[in-house]
This record gives sequence, C-alpha cells and structure tokens, in this order.
Amino acid sequence: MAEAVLSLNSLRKSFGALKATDNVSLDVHEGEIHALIGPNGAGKSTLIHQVAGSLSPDGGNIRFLGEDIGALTVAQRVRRGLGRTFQVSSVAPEFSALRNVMLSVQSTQGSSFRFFRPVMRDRALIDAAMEKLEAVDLSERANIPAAELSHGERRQLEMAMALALKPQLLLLDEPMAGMGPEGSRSLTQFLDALRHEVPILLVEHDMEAVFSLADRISVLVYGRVIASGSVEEIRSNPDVREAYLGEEE
Ligand SMILES: Nc1ncnc2c1ncn2[C@@H]1O[C@H](COP(=O)(O)OP(=O)(O)OP(=O)(O)O)[C@@H](O)[C@H]1O
Repeated sequence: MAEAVLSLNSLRKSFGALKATDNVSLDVHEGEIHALIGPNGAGKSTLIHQVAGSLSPDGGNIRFLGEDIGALTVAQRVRRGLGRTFQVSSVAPEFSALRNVMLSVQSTQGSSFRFFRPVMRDRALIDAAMEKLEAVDLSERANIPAAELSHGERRQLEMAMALALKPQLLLLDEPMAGMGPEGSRSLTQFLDALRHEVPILLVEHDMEAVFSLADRISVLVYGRVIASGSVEEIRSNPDVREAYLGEEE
C-alpha cells in the first residue's frame, strides 16, 4: 500500500495531569475520509490542533507527504498543502465572497502574477476564484459581502477558500455544526465527491454524516483511540457502543 498522506505516530499531549492525547496513532490515505469521533472532551480538537501546528505535541511525530512536519509552523504546514476550514483561512467580512477567495488564490501564486498586466492578473484570479465558488455552489453569491452571507453560506465560502489553497489533505473540525438538515445533506454530498480530489480527516458529531461518509472511523475516548475500523466494525463494536454510541441511542 502507498505511504499514507498523513500519519500520526504515538502522539502525546498533556494539560497538567490530563492526558488529552494519549499515544494516538492513525493515518489518512489518498482518496479516503477518515472520521474521528468521540464524546465531548475526548481530545478531538486537541489532536487537530497538533496536526495543524497550533499546538505542540509532548511526544510522537506527525508525517505529512513523507515529511516529519512537527517542527513546522502553521503557515509552513499550509504551504505544504495541509488545508483546513478554520483559523488560517479567516474570512474578511467586508470583502465580497469572490474577493475573499481571490485572496486565497493569490496567496498560492507567489510572485508569478507580477509579470502580467493588472487587468490580466485580475481576470486569471477571478476565473480561478469563481471556479472554487462554483465548486461549493456559491457562485450566485459571489458579489455579496461575506458579512451578509448566511451561516451555511459562510461555511461554503470557507471551504472554497481552503480549496483555493490547493490542499493535499483537509482537516475538517465539525463542518456540519450549525448547518440545518438541508445544509448538512448538501455538504455531505459535496464531501463525498471531494474525497477523490483530496483526502479528509473529519471530526464530526453528526453521526448520520459520519456513517454515510467515512471510509474509516477512529474512536477517541479520554485521549485514546479505543477502536478504529470501517463503519460496520465501529457500529458493532461493543466497547464503542458502551463508551460512546450507547449514550446517544
Ligand atoms: N488549552 C488547554 N488547557 C487545559 N486543558 C485543555 C486545553 N485544551 C483542551 N483541554 C482539555 O483537554 C480535553 C480534550 O479537549 P478537546 O477540546 O480536545 O476535546 P474534544 O473531543 O474536541 O471535545 P468537543 O467534542 O467538546 O469539542 C478536555 O478535557 C479539555 O478540557
């Protein structure tokens, strides 16, 4: 099997006596959605922050595209192709949706656009940004200031901005949160297709979405992975039912 796009090996992180990440190993391969689930406080966000680079692990390592990225900053990881829909791709509320995505596209272009005339540069940027807005079904709202978008539309915009950075992997921390049923359904469809372009590490509380999307699921409880496997394996695992799913049924 080809090397994983992302692999976490024996990752550890404590806050005082609390082991928020307790020897976690997991990986994400090309073409897959690996979902990370677990009760509140299990350590999902803490893990995502370590991968993104906003939190340093106490031990273990993180390999991304064959490279140990543990010493890299958040921005360096983004430039390597580690994408996400929070924090880094922060939306400028006064700018239109289009302008926000153009800024993301521009940040991947380096200095190459300087050699074009300004109008040409804008045309190319606009086309590239519109393509991303179309991908997330937001092109009709391209000229609306981000501040005037609905919650769901804003999440679509964040996704377009993340995709504009040409990620090799996407970290999604609760993308369904605050979406209505229709928004969740259309985002589920979108992610279903997106996995073939970019693999995804998905933290999500919406079990319907997780069970319909995940190729693999890892279950985190008190910082430890207590089970990892296919949707069916996780659904039928007695430890998982007791520790987690049972409380919802
Ligand atoms: N900066 C911090 N300092 C101290 N404790 C922290 C810090 N960040 C998280 N924790 C603790 O670490 C544990 C894991 O928290 P984390 O937010 O990663 O869980 P989670 O699985 O993402 O929860 P949720 O599903 O509610 O978002 C919790 O007990 C939390 O209180």
